[in-house]
Amino acid sequence: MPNLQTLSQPINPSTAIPIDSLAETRKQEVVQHLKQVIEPILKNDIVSLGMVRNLRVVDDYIYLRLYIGQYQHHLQEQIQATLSPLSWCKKTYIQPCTIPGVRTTLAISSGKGGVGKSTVAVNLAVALSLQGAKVGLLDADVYGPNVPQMLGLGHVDVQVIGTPNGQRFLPLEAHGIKVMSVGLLAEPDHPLAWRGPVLHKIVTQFIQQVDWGDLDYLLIDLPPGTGDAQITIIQESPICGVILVTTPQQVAIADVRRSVHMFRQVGVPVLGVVENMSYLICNHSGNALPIFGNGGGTQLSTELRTHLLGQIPIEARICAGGDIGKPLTLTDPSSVIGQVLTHVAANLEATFCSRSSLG
Ligand SMILES: Nc1ncnc2c1ncn2[C@@H]1O[C@H](COP(=O)(O)OP(=O)(O)OP(=O)(O)O)[C@@H](O)[C@H]1O
Repeated sequence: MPNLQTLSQPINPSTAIPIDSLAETRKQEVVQHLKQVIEPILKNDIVSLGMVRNLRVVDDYIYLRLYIGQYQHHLQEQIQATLSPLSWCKKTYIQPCTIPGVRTTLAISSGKGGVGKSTVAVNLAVALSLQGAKVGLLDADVYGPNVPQMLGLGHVDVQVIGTPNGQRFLPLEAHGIKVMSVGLLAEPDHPLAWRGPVLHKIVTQFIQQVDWGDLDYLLIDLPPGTGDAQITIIQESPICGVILVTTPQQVAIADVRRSVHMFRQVGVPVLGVVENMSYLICNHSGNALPIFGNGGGTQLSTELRTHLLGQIPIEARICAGGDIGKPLTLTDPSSVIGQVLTHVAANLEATFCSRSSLG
Protein backbone atom coordinates (compact mmCIF):
# COMPACT_ATOMS: atom_id res chain seq x y z
CA MET A 1 0.00 0.00 0.00
CA PRO A 2 1.22 3.55 -0.57
CA ASN A 3 2.69 5.58 2.22
CA LEU A 4 -0.12 8.05 2.73
CA GLN A 5 2.13 10.29 4.82
CA THR A 6 3.86 11.41 1.65
CA LEU A 7 0.64 13.07 0.58
CA SER A 8 1.22 15.78 3.15
CA GLN A 9 4.82 16.38 1.99
CA PRO A 10 4.89 18.78 -0.93
CA ILE A 11 8.42 17.87 -2.11
CA ASN A 12 10.03 14.51 -2.80
CA PRO A 13 13.63 15.25 -1.67
CA SER A 14 15.22 12.58 -3.81
CA THR A 15 13.98 14.00 -7.09
CA ALA A 16 13.16 17.58 -6.11
CA ILE A 17 10.00 17.18 -8.19
CA PRO A 18 6.96 18.35 -6.25
CA ILE A 19 4.89 15.30 -5.31
CA ASP A 20 1.76 16.89 -6.71
CA SER A 21 3.38 17.50 -10.04
CA LEU A 22 4.85 13.97 -10.16
CA ALA A 23 1.44 12.47 -9.42
CA GLU A 24 -0.14 14.68 -12.06
CA THR A 25 2.45 13.69 -14.69
CA ARG A 26 1.90 10.03 -13.85
CA LYS A 27 -1.86 10.49 -13.97
CA GLN A 28 -1.62 11.93 -17.48
CA GLU A 29 0.54 8.97 -18.45
CA VAL A 30 -2.09 6.58 -17.06
CA VAL A 31 -4.85 8.40 -18.97
CA GLN A 32 -2.90 8.06 -22.23
CA HIS A 33 -2.54 4.31 -21.63
CA LEU A 34 -6.20 3.89 -20.66
CA LYS A 35 -7.22 5.58 -23.90
CA GLN A 36 -5.83 2.56 -25.69
CA VAL A 37 -8.51 0.34 -24.13
CA ILE A 38 -11.41 0.22 -26.58
CA GLU A 39 -14.91 -0.90 -25.57
CA PRO A 40 -15.71 -3.35 -28.39
CA ILE A 41 -19.45 -2.59 -28.76
CA LEU A 42 -19.26 1.19 -28.47
CA LYS A 43 -16.00 1.28 -30.46
CA ASN A 44 -14.58 4.09 -28.39
CA ASP A 45 -12.00 4.28 -25.64
CA ILE A 46 -13.03 3.81 -22.02
CA VAL A 47 -11.87 7.30 -21.00
CA SER A 48 -13.95 9.11 -23.64
CA LEU A 49 -16.92 6.91 -22.70
CA GLY A 50 -16.77 8.16 -19.11
CA MET A 51 -16.17 4.64 -17.78
CA VAL A 52 -13.07 5.61 -15.78
CA ARG A 53 -13.68 7.94 -12.88
CA ASN A 54 -11.98 8.92 -9.61
CA LEU A 55 -8.56 8.17 -11.08
CA ARG A 56 -5.82 8.78 -8.53
CA VAL A 57 -2.12 8.12 -8.44
CA VAL A 58 -0.71 7.86 -4.93
CA ASP A 59 3.00 7.10 -4.77
CA ASP A 60 3.51 4.12 -7.06
CA TYR A 61 -0.08 2.94 -6.98
CA ILE A 62 -3.01 3.61 -9.29
CA TYR A 63 -6.60 3.70 -8.09
CA LEU A 64 -9.62 4.00 -10.33
CA ARG A 65 -13.31 3.31 -10.45
CA LEU A 66 -14.53 1.48 -13.54
CA TYR A 67 -18.21 2.05 -14.38
CA ILE A 68 -19.34 -0.94 -16.37
CA GLY A 69 -22.43 -2.79 -17.44
CA GLN A 70 -22.99 -6.52 -17.10
CA TYR A 71 -20.68 -8.33 -19.58
CA GLN A 72 -18.02 -5.61 -19.52
CA HIS A 73 -16.03 -7.08 -16.63
CA HIS A 74 -13.37 -8.31 -19.09
CA LEU A 75 -12.24 -4.68 -19.42
CA GLN A 76 -10.56 -5.01 -16.02
CA GLU A 77 -8.00 -7.49 -17.34
CA GLN A 78 -7.40 -5.32 -20.37
CA ILE A 79 -6.76 -2.31 -18.13
CA GLN A 80 -4.29 -4.27 -16.00
CA ALA A 81 -2.49 -5.43 -19.16
CA THR A 82 -2.42 -1.92 -20.66
CA LEU A 83 -0.99 -0.38 -17.49
CA SER A 84 1.57 -3.13 -16.86
CA PRO A 85 4.34 -1.44 -18.93
CA LEU A 86 4.35 1.51 -16.49
CA SER A 87 7.59 0.67 -14.68
CA TRP A 88 6.86 2.86 -11.64
CA CYS A 89 3.45 1.28 -10.98
CA LYS A 90 3.54 -1.34 -8.22
CA LYS A 91 -0.16 -2.16 -8.38
CA THR A 92 -3.42 -0.97 -9.95
CA TYR A 93 -6.52 -1.10 -7.80
CA ILE A 94 -9.70 -1.19 -9.91
CA GLN A 95 -13.05 -0.77 -8.18
CA PRO A 96 -15.74 -2.06 -10.57
CA CYS A 97 -19.01 -0.12 -10.28
CA THR A 98 -21.96 -1.86 -11.84
CA ILE A 99 -25.67 -2.45 -11.38
CA PRO A 100 -26.13 -6.23 -11.22
CA GLY A 101 -27.91 -7.64 -14.29
CA VAL A 102 -27.94 -4.36 -16.20
CA ARG A 103 -26.08 -4.07 -19.50
CA THR A 104 -26.61 -0.41 -20.39
CA THR A 105 -27.57 2.37 -18.02
CA LEU A 106 -28.78 5.64 -19.53
CA ALA A 107 -29.99 8.80 -17.80
CA ILE A 108 -32.78 11.15 -18.82
CA SER A 109 -32.15 14.62 -17.50
CA SER A 110 -33.38 18.19 -17.81
CA GLY A 111 -32.00 21.54 -16.82
CA LYS A 112 -35.29 22.66 -15.28
CA GLY A 113 -38.46 21.08 -13.95
CA GLY A 114 -41.67 20.52 -15.87
CA VAL A 115 -40.22 20.29 -19.39
CA GLY A 116 -41.43 16.73 -19.93
CA LYS A 117 -38.42 14.69 -18.76
CA SER A 118 -40.49 11.93 -17.14
CA THR A 119 -42.87 11.88 -20.12
CA VAL A 120 -39.89 11.30 -22.42
CA ALA A 121 -38.35 8.71 -20.07
CA VAL A 122 -41.58 6.69 -19.86
CA ASN A 123 -42.29 6.83 -23.60
CA LEU A 124 -38.67 6.01 -24.48
CA ALA A 125 -38.81 3.00 -22.15
CA VAL A 126 -41.94 1.85 -24.00
CA ALA A 127 -40.30 2.45 -27.42
CA LEU A 128 -37.27 0.36 -26.43
CA SER A 129 -39.49 -2.36 -25.04
CA LEU A 130 -41.54 -2.44 -28.28
CA GLN A 131 -38.26 -3.09 -30.11
CA GLY A 132 -37.77 -6.22 -28.02
CA ALA A 133 -35.42 -4.90 -25.33
CA LYS A 134 -35.74 -5.78 -21.65
CA VAL A 135 -36.16 -2.40 -20.02
CA GLY A 136 -36.15 -1.06 -16.48
CA LEU A 137 -37.04 2.47 -15.43
CA LEU A 138 -35.63 3.90 -12.22
CA ASP A 139 -37.49 7.01 -11.13
CA ALA A 140 -34.83 8.82 -9.12
CA ASP A 141 -36.56 12.19 -9.29
CA VAL A 142 -36.54 12.89 -5.57
CA TYR A 143 -38.37 16.20 -6.14
CA GLY A 144 -41.28 14.84 -8.19
CA PRO A 145 -41.41 11.09 -8.67
CA ASN A 146 -44.25 10.77 -11.24
CA VAL A 147 -43.24 7.66 -13.16
CA PRO A 148 -45.48 5.13 -11.32
CA GLN A 149 -48.56 7.21 -12.11
CA MET A 150 -47.50 7.68 -15.75
CA LEU A 151 -47.30 3.89 -16.07
CA GLY A 152 -50.60 3.25 -14.30
CA LEU A 153 -49.11 1.99 -11.03
CA GLY A 154 -50.86 3.06 -7.87
CA HIS A 155 -49.06 3.43 -4.55
CA VAL A 156 -48.07 -0.12 -3.70
CA ASP A 157 -45.81 -1.22 -0.89
CA VAL A 158 -42.42 -2.12 -2.28
CA GLN A 159 -41.48 -5.71 -1.51
CA VAL A 160 -38.05 -6.49 -0.15
CA ILE A 161 -36.62 -9.92 -0.93
CA GLY A 162 -33.58 -11.81 0.30
CA THR A 163 -30.96 -12.60 -2.37
CA PRO A 164 -27.47 -14.15 -2.14
CA ASN A 165 -26.18 -10.55 -2.18
CA GLY A 166 -28.41 -9.35 0.63
CA GLN A 167 -31.82 -7.72 0.74
CA ARG A 168 -33.10 -6.11 -2.44
CA PHE A 169 -36.15 -4.09 -3.52
CA LEU A 170 -38.36 -5.97 -5.99
CA PRO A 171 -39.29 -3.73 -8.93
CA LEU A 172 -42.91 -3.42 -10.04
CA GLU A 173 -43.92 -4.15 -13.62
CA ALA A 174 -46.09 -2.16 -16.03
CA HIS A 175 -46.54 -2.67 -19.77
CA GLY A 176 -43.56 -5.06 -19.75
CA ILE A 177 -41.27 -2.49 -18.10
CA LYS A 178 -39.72 -3.01 -14.67
CA VAL A 179 -40.21 0.07 -12.53
CA MET A 180 -38.78 1.35 -9.29
CA SER A 181 -39.42 4.81 -7.91
CA VAL A 182 -38.18 6.81 -4.95
CA GLY A 183 -41.81 7.90 -4.66
CA LEU A 184 -42.76 4.38 -3.60
CA LEU A 185 -40.50 4.64 -0.56
CA ALA A 186 -42.37 7.64 0.86
CA GLU A 187 -45.85 8.32 2.16
CA PRO A 188 -48.19 9.20 -0.72
CA ASP A 189 -48.50 13.00 -1.23
CA HIS A 190 -45.64 13.70 1.20
CA PRO A 191 -42.46 15.40 -0.03
CA LEU A 192 -39.21 13.46 0.14
CA ALA A 193 -37.41 15.70 2.61
CA TRP A 194 -33.95 14.17 2.20
CA ARG A 195 -30.90 16.40 2.29
CA GLY A 196 -27.09 16.18 2.36
CA PRO A 197 -25.51 12.93 3.57
CA VAL A 198 -28.91 11.27 4.18
CA LEU A 199 -29.91 11.95 0.59
CA HIS A 200 -26.56 10.61 -0.60
CA LYS A 201 -26.94 7.40 1.44
CA ILE A 202 -30.52 6.71 0.45
CA VAL A 203 -29.96 7.43 -3.24
CA THR A 204 -26.82 5.27 -3.33
CA GLN A 205 -28.62 2.36 -1.65
CA PHE A 206 -31.56 2.85 -3.94
CA ILE A 207 -29.40 2.58 -7.07
CA GLN A 208 -27.55 -0.50 -5.86
CA GLN A 209 -30.29 -2.42 -4.10
CA VAL A 210 -32.95 -3.17 -6.68
CA ASP A 211 -33.23 -6.72 -7.97
CA TRP A 212 -33.63 -5.93 -11.69
CA GLY A 213 -33.00 -9.42 -13.01
CA ASP A 214 -31.61 -9.25 -16.56
CA LEU A 215 -32.01 -5.89 -18.30
CA ASP A 216 -30.78 -4.63 -21.66
CA TYR A 217 -31.42 -1.03 -20.60
CA LEU A 218 -31.95 0.72 -17.31
CA LEU A 219 -33.23 4.27 -17.82
CA ILE A 220 -32.74 6.58 -14.85
CA ASP A 221 -35.15 9.50 -14.64
CA LEU A 222 -32.96 12.07 -12.85
CA PRO A 223 -34.20 14.99 -10.77
CA PRO A 224 -34.13 18.26 -12.76
CA GLY A 225 -31.18 20.65 -12.40
CA THR A 226 -27.58 20.32 -11.30
CA GLY A 227 -27.77 19.95 -7.52
CA ASP A 228 -26.49 17.44 -4.95
CA ALA A 229 -29.03 14.76 -5.78
CA GLN A 230 -28.16 14.71 -9.49
CA ILE A 231 -24.43 14.65 -8.90
CA THR A 232 -24.72 11.82 -6.36
CA ILE A 233 -26.78 9.70 -8.75
CA ILE A 234 -24.47 10.36 -11.69
CA GLN A 235 -21.38 9.57 -9.64
CA GLU A 236 -22.83 6.38 -8.20
CA SER A 237 -24.21 4.90 -11.43
CA PRO A 238 -22.52 3.30 -14.41
CA ILE A 239 -24.32 5.71 -16.76
CA CYS A 240 -23.14 5.23 -20.38
CA GLY A 241 -24.84 8.34 -21.66
CA VAL A 242 -27.44 10.97 -20.96
CA ILE A 243 -30.36 12.27 -22.99
CA LEU A 244 -31.32 15.84 -22.15
CA VAL A 245 -34.87 17.08 -22.44
CA THR A 246 -35.66 20.75 -22.95
CA THR A 247 -38.36 23.05 -24.22
CA PRO A 248 -37.34 25.56 -26.92
CA GLN A 249 -37.54 28.61 -24.66
CA GLN A 250 -34.37 30.47 -23.76
CA VAL A 251 -34.59 30.01 -19.96
CA ALA A 252 -34.87 26.25 -20.37
CA ILE A 253 -31.97 26.26 -22.82
CA ALA A 254 -29.75 28.16 -20.37
CA ASP A 255 -30.40 25.50 -17.72
CA VAL A 256 -29.65 22.67 -20.13
CA ARG A 257 -26.35 24.34 -20.98
CA ARG A 258 -25.40 24.14 -17.27
CA SER A 259 -26.44 20.47 -17.19
CA VAL A 260 -24.30 19.62 -20.21
CA HIS A 261 -21.27 21.19 -18.53
CA MET A 262 -21.98 19.21 -15.35
CA PHE A 263 -22.15 15.90 -17.25
CA ARG A 264 -18.99 16.68 -19.16
CA GLN A 265 -17.19 17.60 -15.95
CA VAL A 266 -18.09 14.24 -14.41
CA GLY A 267 -17.15 12.52 -17.69
CA VAL A 268 -20.57 11.21 -18.71
CA PRO A 269 -21.19 11.40 -22.48
CA VAL A 270 -24.17 13.50 -23.59
CA LEU A 271 -25.97 11.50 -26.31
CA GLY A 272 -28.19 14.37 -27.43
CA VAL A 273 -31.14 16.65 -26.79
CA VAL A 274 -34.86 15.97 -27.17
CA GLU A 275 -36.84 19.18 -27.62
CA ASN A 276 -40.30 18.79 -26.09
CA MET A 277 -43.31 21.07 -26.55
CA SER A 278 -41.63 22.34 -29.74
CA TYR A 279 -44.87 23.46 -31.38
CA LEU A 280 -48.64 23.12 -31.30
CA ILE A 281 -50.59 22.10 -34.39
CA CYS A 282 -53.42 24.60 -34.83
CA ASN A 283 -56.77 22.79 -35.13
CA HIS A 284 -58.06 25.30 -37.66
CA SER A 285 -55.13 26.09 -39.94
CA GLY A 286 -53.07 22.92 -39.40
CA ASN A 287 -50.03 25.19 -38.97
CA ALA A 288 -47.30 24.50 -36.40
CA LEU A 289 -47.37 27.28 -33.79
CA PRO A 290 -44.08 27.71 -31.85
CA ILE A 291 -45.71 28.48 -28.47
CA PHE A 292 -42.43 28.36 -26.50
CA GLY A 293 -40.24 29.93 -29.18
CA ASN A 294 -38.34 28.59 -32.12
CA GLY A 295 -35.04 26.87 -32.79
CA GLY A 296 -33.82 26.59 -29.17
CA GLY A 297 -32.99 22.87 -29.44
CA THR A 298 -31.17 23.31 -32.75
CA GLN A 299 -29.20 26.28 -31.41
CA LEU A 300 -28.25 24.35 -28.29
CA SER A 301 -27.16 21.20 -30.07
CA THR A 302 -25.03 23.20 -32.51
CA GLU A 303 -23.46 25.27 -29.74
CA LEU A 304 -22.71 22.28 -27.52
CA ARG A 305 -21.73 19.97 -30.38
CA THR A 306 -24.34 17.38 -29.56
CA HIS A 307 -27.28 15.88 -31.49
CA LEU A 308 -30.84 17.16 -31.66
CA LEU A 309 -32.49 13.75 -31.34
CA GLY A 310 -36.04 14.89 -32.08
CA GLN A 311 -38.79 17.46 -31.60
CA ILE A 312 -42.07 16.59 -29.88
CA PRO A 313 -45.17 18.78 -30.25
CA ILE A 314 -47.55 19.86 -27.50
CA GLU A 315 -50.38 17.37 -27.64
CA ALA A 316 -53.28 16.82 -25.25
CA ARG A 317 -53.07 13.04 -25.77
CA ILE A 318 -49.50 12.98 -24.37
CA CYS A 319 -50.71 14.65 -21.20
CA ALA A 320 -53.81 12.44 -20.96
CA GLY A 321 -51.71 9.31 -21.57
CA GLY A 322 -49.51 10.29 -18.61
CA ASP A 323 -52.50 10.89 -16.37
CA ILE A 324 -54.23 7.58 -17.10
CA GLY A 325 -51.03 5.54 -17.04
CA LYS A 326 -51.06 4.59 -20.74
CA PRO A 327 -48.13 6.20 -22.57
CA LEU A 328 -49.03 7.45 -26.05
CA THR A 329 -46.10 5.56 -27.59
CA LEU A 330 -47.87 2.39 -26.46
CA THR A 331 -51.44 3.29 -27.45
CA ASP A 332 -50.47 5.07 -30.69
CA PRO A 333 -46.89 4.32 -31.79
CA SER A 334 -47.51 6.30 -35.00
CA SER A 335 -48.16 9.55 -33.05
CA VAL A 336 -45.35 12.12 -33.36
CA ILE A 337 -43.97 11.34 -29.89
CA GLY A 338 -44.18 7.63 -30.80
CA GLN A 339 -42.27 8.18 -34.04
CA VAL A 340 -39.62 10.45 -32.50
CA LEU A 341 -38.90 8.12 -29.60
CA THR A 342 -39.01 5.00 -31.77
CA HIS A 343 -36.30 6.65 -33.85
CA VAL A 344 -34.27 7.50 -30.70
CA ALA A 345 -34.74 3.92 -29.45
CA ALA A 346 -33.55 2.52 -32.79
CA ASN A 347 -30.44 4.72 -32.59
CA LEU A 348 -29.76 3.53 -29.05
CA GLU A 349 -30.14 -0.06 -30.21
CA ALA A 350 -27.73 0.59 -33.08
CA THR A 351 -25.22 2.14 -30.66
CA PHE A 352 -25.47 -0.19 -27.69
CA CYS A 353 -26.86 -3.21 -29.61
CA SER A 354 -26.45 -5.36 -26.54
CA ARG A 355 -28.69 -8.25 -27.56
CA SER A 356 -27.36 -8.84 -31.06
CA SER A 357 -23.70 -8.71 -30.12
CA LEU A 358 -23.56 -10.30 -26.71
CA GLY A 359 -24.90 -13.56 -25.41
N1 LIG B 1 -45.45 17.24 -25.43
C1 LIG B 1 -46.33 17.40 -24.45
N2 LIG B 1 -47.61 17.81 -24.74
C2 LIG B 1 -48.52 17.99 -23.75
N3 LIG B 1 -48.28 17.81 -22.46
C3 LIG B 1 -47.03 17.40 -22.12
C4 LIG B 1 -46.01 17.18 -23.09
N4 LIG B 1 -44.88 16.78 -22.46
C5 LIG B 1 -45.19 16.76 -21.15
N5 LIG B 1 -46.46 17.13 -20.93
C6 LIG B 1 -47.15 17.28 -19.65
O1 LIG B 1 -46.43 18.26 -18.89
C7 LIG B 1 -46.41 17.92 -17.51
C8 LIG B 1 -44.96 17.84 -17.03
O2 LIG B 1 -44.36 16.73 -17.67
P1 LIG B 1 -43.32 15.80 -16.92
O3 LIG B 1 -43.82 15.42 -15.56
O4 LIG B 1 -42.93 14.73 -17.86
O5 LIG B 1 -42.14 16.85 -16.77
P2 LIG B 1 -40.80 16.72 -15.92
O6 LIG B 1 -39.80 17.52 -16.63
O7 LIG B 1 -40.48 15.31 -15.65
O8 LIG B 1 -41.26 17.42 -14.58
P3 LIG B 1 -40.53 17.36 -13.14
O9 LIG B 1 -39.38 18.23 -13.27
O10 LIG B 1 -41.57 17.88 -12.23
O11 LIG B 1 -40.18 15.93 -12.87
C9 LIG B 1 -47.17 16.62 -17.40
O12 LIG B 1 -48.49 16.91 -17.06
C10 LIG B 1 -47.12 16.03 -18.81
O13 LIG B 1 -48.22 15.19 -19.10
